[in-house]
Amino acid sequence: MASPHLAISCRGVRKHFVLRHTRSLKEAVMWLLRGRKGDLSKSFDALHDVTFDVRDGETVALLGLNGSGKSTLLKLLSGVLQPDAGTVLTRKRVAGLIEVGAGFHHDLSGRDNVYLNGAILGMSEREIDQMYDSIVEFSEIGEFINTEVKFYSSGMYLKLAFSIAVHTDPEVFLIDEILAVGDEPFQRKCIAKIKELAEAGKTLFVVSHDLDLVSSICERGILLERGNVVMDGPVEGVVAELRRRSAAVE
Ligand SMILES: Nc1ncnc2c1ncn2[C@@H]1O[C@H](COP(=O)(O)OP(=O)(O)OP(=O)(O)O)[C@@H](O)[C@H]1O
Repeated sequence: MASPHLAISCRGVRKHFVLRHTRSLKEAVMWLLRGRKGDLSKSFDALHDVTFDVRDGETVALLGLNGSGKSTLLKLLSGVLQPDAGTVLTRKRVAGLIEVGAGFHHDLSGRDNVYLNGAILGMSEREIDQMYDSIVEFSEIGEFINTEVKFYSSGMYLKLAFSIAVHTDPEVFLIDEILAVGDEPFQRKCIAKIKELAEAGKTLFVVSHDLDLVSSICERGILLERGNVVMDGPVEGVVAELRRRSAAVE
């Protein structure tokens, strides 16, 4: 990292996607007959030129309407995607709860996945041994821990994934709408845990459409609109601006 106090640094980040449209056979033949003029695919920038820094210990809500680029940005921060231009730097220990169960191997039991995911998130086998009971207890998975995870419900995936991630003691915690699939008691428990992490000085970067929730967890908001940062400041102001823009869309 360029600065010792930065948890995340995004500079001029651009992410480009190609959308391949399904065309009829007739359209494809016409395209060939015309000498392949024009394009059967359409490309667009999900993120244009995104620049921001997050200092150690900051709690940031990434806000925006559907399709504004939030999940794409989180995937760049977690390293799942690479930017087409610009640079993304983060602290070493980043735990991302981005796609529920994304790091899970479906044919393995919950127990094996604890070891697999713990290792992916940088824990040694001994560390996982020490944490194992606590991970299982927090996850509320109970005896299903020895069942293959392909038989888990989406809520069970979330519970185990969340529990593993918080036990890895990450420096930066990325959270994408994860609470949506958990039941209410577990949501309350997760929120309490997230607040505990924030108070312990961890850096949080949270995507959620639950504006009251993010206002209660985060101090700063970054508003994305069509792949651009349009506002960055105290969360209350950014939430108010998003509400204003949402009302204008209706
Ligand atoms: N792998 C991909 N291939 C093509 N387009 C993609 C891909 N991933 C995302 N996109 C597009 O990029 C844009 C931004 O998507 P993204 O999921 O980042 O938005 P979002 O702000 O997280 O939306 P939501 O609030 O609905 O979750 C959308 O138009 C989406 O269709």
